[in-house]
Amino acid sequence: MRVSYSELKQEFKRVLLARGVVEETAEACAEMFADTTQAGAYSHGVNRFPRFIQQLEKGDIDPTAKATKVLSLGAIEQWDAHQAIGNLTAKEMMDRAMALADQHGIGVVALKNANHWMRGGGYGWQAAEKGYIGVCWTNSIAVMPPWGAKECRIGTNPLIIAIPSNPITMVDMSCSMYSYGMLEVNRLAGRQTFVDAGFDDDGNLTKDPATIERNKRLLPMGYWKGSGLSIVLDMIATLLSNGLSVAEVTEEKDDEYCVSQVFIAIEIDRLIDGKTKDEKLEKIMDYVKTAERADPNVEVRLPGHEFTTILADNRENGIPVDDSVWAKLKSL
Ligand SMILES: NC(=O)C1=CN([C@@H]2O[C@H](COP(=O)(O)OP(=O)(O)OC[C@H]3O[C@@H](n4cnc5c(N)ncnc54)[C@H](OP(=O)(O)O)[C@@H]3O)[C@@H](O)[C@H]2O)C=CC1
Ligand SMILES: O=C(O)C(=O)C(=O)[C@H](O)[C@@H](O)CO
Repeated sequence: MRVSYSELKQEFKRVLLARGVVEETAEACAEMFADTTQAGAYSHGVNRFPRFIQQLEKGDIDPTAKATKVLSLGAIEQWDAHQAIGNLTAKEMMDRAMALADQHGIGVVALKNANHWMRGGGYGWQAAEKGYIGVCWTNSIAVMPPWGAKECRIGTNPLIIAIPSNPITMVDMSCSMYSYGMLEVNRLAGRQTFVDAGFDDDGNLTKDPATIERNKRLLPMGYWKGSGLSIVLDMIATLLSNGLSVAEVTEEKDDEYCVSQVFIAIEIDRLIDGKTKDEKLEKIMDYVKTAERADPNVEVRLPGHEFTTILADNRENGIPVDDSVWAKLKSL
């Protein structure tokens, strides 16, 4: 089914107000969830909202909390989220990173005691829309076996790198081949994944989303490479924020909260003039897109470039929402 932006946002806001979230916070949070969904990140927009509400009801998320600055070393700052709402706080932290970049050329904000930020790409996009390179990542609860193991000990720890090209080029990727959110999207659509996404109970690679959602034998992207990247991203976020690691979140908390996140904004305009920047970016994008196609009918696409089309379609025709997800939202 397809719903209008206003109808979707109103449902989000209804649920938040009914749980005692104050008007201003409910409005901003509902808007972020609606924007995320309208942008096409369904897995971490409407699909993820019920789990967000479950953590709000449990007290993992404090809707009255506000992030505070712990210390500043010029271009790098350490903040404490105090378990505030994840997406609202992440937006604020990327704004802070951009403000630091205006002063120092680069801004780094490390955040501890954070909550799940939903679509990580939203914060990279936020920076790129304003002309900065945006880089951010989060650790998580242990939801993926490290390469060579079958027990979850590392996080999906998504890494986002956004470039202010036209259109914006952005990699927004879990360290797993598929996020659990994208496994759910495939399962709801009755689809197997396009490539192997994990291991079945016998240790064989599988494309079946439900198997992996059940046994958590998620495949790291690039096998040992995604496993290694997840580990070092966890280490950096933990060290810079002086927050909890994947191991500590998993062993000390009863769910996924008090995670550690990093937000980086890099100012470009004083490093390269606008005309040269645009020409070089255009050259790179064109050089990639004109590569001889493996399948003549399938274009070579750059990450992030489809969002412009998706957003226009959703604004024009309404936002696609899985029937079961809509029913769940209406039941909250
Ligand atoms: N703890 C957390 O906060 C977590 C959050 N997430 C979020 O879940 C969302 C989904 O993550 P994930 O499952 O990795 O996303 P996907 O696997 O769908 O996409 C990952 C990246 O690969 C690109 N890509 C996918 N297919 C192609 C293609 N055919 N050609 C070129 N590029 C392609 C995507 O670009 P494009 O966007 O243009 O498709 C995107 O940049 C993200 O927003 C992520 O931040 C994931 C894990 C944990
Ligand atoms: O994979 C996802 O989707 C996702 O958001 C996570 O990995 C979370 O960190 C974890 O809560 C599993 O849903």
